[in-house]
Amino acid sequence: MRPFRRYFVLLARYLRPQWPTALLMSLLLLASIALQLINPKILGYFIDTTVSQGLSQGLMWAALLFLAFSLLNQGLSVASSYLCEKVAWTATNALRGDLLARVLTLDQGFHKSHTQGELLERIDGDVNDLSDFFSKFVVHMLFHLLLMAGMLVVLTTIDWMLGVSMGLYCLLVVVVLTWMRRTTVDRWVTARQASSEFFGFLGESLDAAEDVRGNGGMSYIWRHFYQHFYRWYSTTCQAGWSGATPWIISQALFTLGKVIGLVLAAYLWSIGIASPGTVYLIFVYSALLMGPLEQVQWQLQSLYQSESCIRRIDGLFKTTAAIQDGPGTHVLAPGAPVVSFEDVSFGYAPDEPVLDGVSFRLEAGRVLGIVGRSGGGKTTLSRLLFRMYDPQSGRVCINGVPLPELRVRDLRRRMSLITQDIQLFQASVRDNLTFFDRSIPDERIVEVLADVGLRDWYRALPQRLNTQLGANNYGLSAGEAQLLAFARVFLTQPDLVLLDEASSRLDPLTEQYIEQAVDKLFEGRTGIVIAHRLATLRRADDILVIENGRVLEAGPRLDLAANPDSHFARLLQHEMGGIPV
Ligand SMILES: Nc1ncnc2c1ncn2[C@@H]1O[C@H](COP(=O)(O)OP(=O)(O)OP(=O)(O)O)[C@@H](O)[C@H]1O
Repeated sequence: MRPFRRYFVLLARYLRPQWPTALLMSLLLLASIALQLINPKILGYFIDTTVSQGLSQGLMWAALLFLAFSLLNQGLSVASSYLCEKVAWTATNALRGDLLARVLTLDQGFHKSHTQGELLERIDGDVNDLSDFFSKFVVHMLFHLLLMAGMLVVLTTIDWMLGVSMGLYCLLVVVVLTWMRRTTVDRWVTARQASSEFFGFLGESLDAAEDVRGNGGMSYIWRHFYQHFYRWYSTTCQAGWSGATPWIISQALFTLGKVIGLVLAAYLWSIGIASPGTVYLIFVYSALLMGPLEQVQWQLQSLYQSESCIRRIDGLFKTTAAIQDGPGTHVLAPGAPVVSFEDVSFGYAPDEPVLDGVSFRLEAGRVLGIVGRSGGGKTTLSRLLFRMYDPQSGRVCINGVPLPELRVRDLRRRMSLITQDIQLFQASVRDNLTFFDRSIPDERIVEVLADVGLRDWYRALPQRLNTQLGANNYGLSAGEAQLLAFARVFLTQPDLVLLDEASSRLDPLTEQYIEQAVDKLFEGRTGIVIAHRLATLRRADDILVIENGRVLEAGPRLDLAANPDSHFARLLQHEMGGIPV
């Protein structure tokens, strides 16, 4: 019963909003059942009348009625198919939307452990496989069960023995086939997992295409491509083969059904109960019974095959974010905040600490420069501040309030992060800068572009702010992309700005452009600059030297620079030859 329960939960949630369409679709299908039951009766009457009376006026009317009902049935099929598709698309799009929203709220830990391709497959591939269920499963299941019941009733009215034996036969077929198909589910789960891994690998390879080509890694890509593809292919074949035995048995059972119908019809005719028209009716209904039976068991098979999709969709909905929203009882006062780390320890894996007892306090409106060896934990520190992860011990506070007590959205709205990886969307320059916020006037955007030194770049755009940025980025260099990221921050006006190696991609000339802009950005705000190159720390008030996850040194920049025994002074000596920053 497991797939049914999960399935009905999904169905109830996504079909409820469109119940009028679903109801109309059901009525059309019911009308179609009635027509399918009536038509053989008309033919039975046609045969009996021909045998007993020869050609007559009644036969003409029977033929015309048969024709009219057949045409009407076709019309009903077209209309119900259209409604089925409409219901399916509306429901699956809503489900895709909810899955996407769910994935976007999950924390970085989840995203690091699932490739983009795998998530795409889970948001779109799994849902695609379910589309039939949203439109057809319940209605078709009901339709075919009712059709089957209708035929059994008609057969019982001819002779109770006929109805009972065919009824028992139907029960036997459904039970046997349902039981047999259960064994194939696990194989389909494995096959679907292999397909997501294949798409995950594909997405990753396409993302890294430039690096891979540049570094001669194509043979690695091809080898893994074939490995993933082979696994997907072989698991799908195995799942398909495991479904073949039930299919063979179902064909044998259907033939048995036809034989039972024929034998019973011949018997009833031989004892004089059935007329030739009735014998025809028994034969047609026995043969027609196979249709709904086949459909019912096919729907069940598809449900079992799709159980893997339903299970994975369910799993995604049940995945809880490690970062839970705070109660929001504290509201951050407007203006530059105070940031404090209190004895914070953290590791991506619990037994591999990356930060160990880190404590510091950054006063409102000051700029902190964080320096240290590569891998020391600087970026990790910024992730904790943005609450992408929670520390295993200790507290990260803003204005003295521990981050878990704040709403994540409220927190992130007050901060901006500029990293080395700038993500641009396949959208207009305007939307890329405002994150689709239409309330920001164009004049403000143009002003900001000029502030960050992109005036000439903007003027050269063919459609100005409407120019689409996409795969080719209109020749956007890495430095220009980073300047666009700066422009984004200027537009959002945060109270706390964190630059993670933000100027590492800028050439000296471009960097000059941005120097003044960044000074302006830090005005009246709290700022953190994570930098390898000490020259970029010119604007820092305080310095934090991090090594192996520990605070090695902290203090005002000028004091540390002036103290020849400080680590910072030694770093300056080493990198800048003693030139003050
Ligand atoms: N998402 C992650 N999952 C697991 N380990 C990670 C993750 N990100 C970073 N690490 C590890 O945590 C340690 C600290 O990394 P972090 O990026 O914070 O250092 P960093 O000082 O910013 O380095 P860099 O200056 O090179 O950017 C490193 O050993 C790194 O391998």
